[in-house]
Amino acid sequence: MVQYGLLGTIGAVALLLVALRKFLKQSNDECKEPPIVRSTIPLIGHILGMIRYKVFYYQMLRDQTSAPIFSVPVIGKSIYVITSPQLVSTVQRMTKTLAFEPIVAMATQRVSGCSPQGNSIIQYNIDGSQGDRGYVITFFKTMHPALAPGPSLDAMNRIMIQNIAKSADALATSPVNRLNLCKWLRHELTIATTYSVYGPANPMADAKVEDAFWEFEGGLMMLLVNVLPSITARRASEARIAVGKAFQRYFEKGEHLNGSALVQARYNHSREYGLSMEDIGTFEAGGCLATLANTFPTAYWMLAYIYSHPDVLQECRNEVATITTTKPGEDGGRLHVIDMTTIKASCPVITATLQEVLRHTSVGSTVREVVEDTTLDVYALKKGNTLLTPANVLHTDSSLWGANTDTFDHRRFLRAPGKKMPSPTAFRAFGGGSTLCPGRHFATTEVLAIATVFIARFDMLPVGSWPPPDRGNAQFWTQILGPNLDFEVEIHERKELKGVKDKWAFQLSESKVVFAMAAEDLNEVGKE
Ligand code: HEM
Repeated sequence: MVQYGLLGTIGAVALLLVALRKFLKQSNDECKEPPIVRSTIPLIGHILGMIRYKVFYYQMLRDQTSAPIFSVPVIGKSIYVITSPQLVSTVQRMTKTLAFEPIVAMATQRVSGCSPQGNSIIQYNIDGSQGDRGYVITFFKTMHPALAPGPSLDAMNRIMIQNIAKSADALATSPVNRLNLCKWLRHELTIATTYSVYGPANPMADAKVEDAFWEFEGGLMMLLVNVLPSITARRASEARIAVGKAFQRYFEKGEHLNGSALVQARYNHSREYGLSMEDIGTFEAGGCLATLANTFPTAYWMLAYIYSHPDVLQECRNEVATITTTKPGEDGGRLHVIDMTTIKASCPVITATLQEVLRHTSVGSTVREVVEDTTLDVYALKKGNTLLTPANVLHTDSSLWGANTDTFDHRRFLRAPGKKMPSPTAFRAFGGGSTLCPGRHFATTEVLAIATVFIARFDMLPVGSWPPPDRGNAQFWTQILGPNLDFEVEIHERKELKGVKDKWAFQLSESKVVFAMAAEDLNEVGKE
C-alpha cells in the first residue's frame, strides 16, 4: 500500500512538474524585450543625444514612455534604462546575471592604467566561475567594515572634523573676504578627507600631488574612452603617474600603518592578490576618485541652496543654535562647542535639506552588464547589453515625488505624522543593493560638518548672483553634478560674532547614530 501510495504521489508530482514547466515556458515565451524608444535621427541619433544631454538624455527619453524599463538601441547593442523603483529592487537581487564585476574590471584598468600583470589580476574570475575569490569580487567588501559606523569610522571622522574646524578658523581670521567657493571647498575637503584616510604622511598634503590628482580627474573622460590615451589624455596620464608614484613611496615606507583602517584594508587586499607596489600606487589614485570626487560638489550645492534661501538659512541656524553648548572661554570670550553626532540625530531640517540637495543634483547611474539572457519581471534582456539605473530618472519622476518634483523643497524629506513619504528605493544618491556606497556615512558627516560650520559662523553672499545648476557639468563617472569652478563669494564672520573673542570647537562623540541615506539604512536607524 505504502508503495502504491508513494508511486501515486510521485506520479502526481511528475504531472505537476510537467504542467509547471509548460507554464514557465509559456511565461518565458510571453516575455518581451523592453519597449524600444527610437530617435528621430536613425543610427546615431541616440549617441548624439547622449553626448549633448549626457545623463539627462535618459530623462528626456523616459518622458516618451510609461514603461518601467525601456531600450535604447545603439549600434548593434541596446542600453536598457530602468525607470521604476520596483524593478530596481529586483535588479539588485540578480547580481549573477546582471553583473557589476565586468564593468568595474574594465573601468579599473582604464582609470588606473595599471601594468599588464596588474590587469590580469583584476580580470581573474570576474564572472565568478572559479569560486568566490577574485580581486574585483572581494575588493569593495574589504572596505565595508572600515567605513561602517563604529570605531574605525569615528577615528576618520574625528580627523576630518578637526581639519574642517582648522579651515574655518583660518577663514574667519583671513584678511581676504572674497573667495572661489568651489575651489576653496575642493581643497579644504581634499585635505580633511585624505588626512583622515592616509594619516600624518598623507601624500595629498603636497600641493603638487593634489593638483596632479585634480588634473587626472579632469581628464578622466578621455582615459575611459581609451583611444590612444597617451596622446588624447596626455596631461591626465602624466598627472596619474605623478599621483601613483607619490602613493607608491607612501606604501613602500609603510606609512599606511599610521593611516586609517580603510587604507590598510585596501593595501592588504592588493598585496594578498599579488599586486606590485607600482600598481598599488596607481590604484590608490583611482581610489581617491570615490573618496573625493562627489563630496565637494555635494558640499557646494548644500551651501548654495541654503545661502540662496534666507528662510532656509534661518531655519538651519535655529537648529544649530539648539545643539551648540556655550561656556566661558579664554580672554573674556566664549567657547561654543558643537558635537557633530547631534546633527544627524537632532537637526531634521538640515539633514532633510541635504537629502533634497542630493535628490536634485544626483547624476550618477548604476551600471550592470547582462552576462546571460535574463528574464527581468516580464522583460527579456539579451546577453551583452547594458542595464542602467540613472538616479536622475528616478529622482525627477512626478509619479514618485509628486507634482512639485522640480521644486527644491527643503522640507520634502521631513517626517511628520500622517505625511506620506516617498519610496526609499526611489532615492538613488548612494546607489543601492550590492554596490550601495559604503562611504555614505563618512560623506554625509563631512558635508553636514562643513555646512554646520558655515551656518554657525559665516555670512556669505554671491559675487553677482548664485549661478543656476549647469547640466553641462554632469560627468559620466561622478554621482553629483559638478559646480561652476569659477564662481566667487563674499564671506564674513557673522555680524553678531565680529570682534568678539569667541572660539569654536567641533567634536564627535560617536558615529553609531545612523542617518537613513539609503533604503538599506532604514533597518539600522534607532537600533542601538
Ligand atoms: C556625497 C558623496 C558621495 C556620493 C554621492 C557617493 C555615491 C556613490 C554611489 C551612487 C555609488 C554606487 C555606484 C554604483 O552603483 O555603481 C557609490 C559607490 C561607492 N562609493 Fe560612494 N559616494 C560618495 C562618497 C564616497 C566616499 C567619501 C567614499 C569613501 C570614503 C565612497 C566610496 C565608495 C565606494 C568604495 C563605492 C563602490 C561600492 C561597491 O561597488 O561595492 N563614496 N558611491
